[in-house]
Amino acid sequence: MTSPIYVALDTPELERAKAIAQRVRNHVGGIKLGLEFFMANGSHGVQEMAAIGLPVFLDLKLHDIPNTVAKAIQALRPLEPAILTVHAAGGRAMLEDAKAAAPAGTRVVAVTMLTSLDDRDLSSIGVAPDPHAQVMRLADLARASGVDGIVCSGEEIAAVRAAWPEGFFVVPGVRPASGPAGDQKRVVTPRAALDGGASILVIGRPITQAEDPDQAARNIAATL
Ligand SMILES: O=c1ccn([C@@H]2O[C@H](COP(=O)(O)O)[C@@H](O)[C@H]2O)c(=O)[nH]1
Repeated sequence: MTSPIYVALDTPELERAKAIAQRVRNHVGGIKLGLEFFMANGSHGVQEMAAIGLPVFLDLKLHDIPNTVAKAIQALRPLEPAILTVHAAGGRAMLEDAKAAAPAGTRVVAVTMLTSLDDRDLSSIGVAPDPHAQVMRLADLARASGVDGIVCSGEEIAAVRAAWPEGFFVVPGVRPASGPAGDQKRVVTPRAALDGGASILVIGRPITQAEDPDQAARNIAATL
């Protein structure tokens, strides 16, 4: 069975990203490249990583007016990522245009509420301090807009899965029991996220910052 783990290679260094991907490749189902990597290495770097042979999740969290997001995604089309992120808060027209602009084989998923935020952060930006309600609202919007799924935390995944059974759900903010949360605020274990209905798990530092990334990925995989 293919592993649900996508390892987040959050580094600007192409060679380091390649080295970690090669070390963990037998224990993960794909690699996630985000802003840090893309800013430093661009499309060329993504192509080099794709040559390793694992599915590529391009986590650029696009959020702009519909025309700008659609044009950005058109520019990314040659990369044919397996998964691409946009922000659900960009609104319905942006989500619809993002999906229309993406290659047929790319899953477009909408970030609902970042896992680094909690109820107090919602208050501070003028949103009702209820992460569950906020995620459900944006999940409804994402579904109605025709994208493939959402990004949410493991705290919401079971409710989201129940409301959208065929959706594709990405869960970051995943930590092995007793691991440091770092800047993540809505955190669950890999097992709990999967039991709740996650389609894939995004795991970065617990693997990439480990003394032995291969063993760390193996240990996490063993809990699933
Ligand atoms: O809500 C979100 C959306 C995306 N991310 C990304 O996932 C990884 C998590 O890395 P860790 O080191 O396991 O914390 C990172 O690339 C984020 O950009 C997220 O954490 N939360």
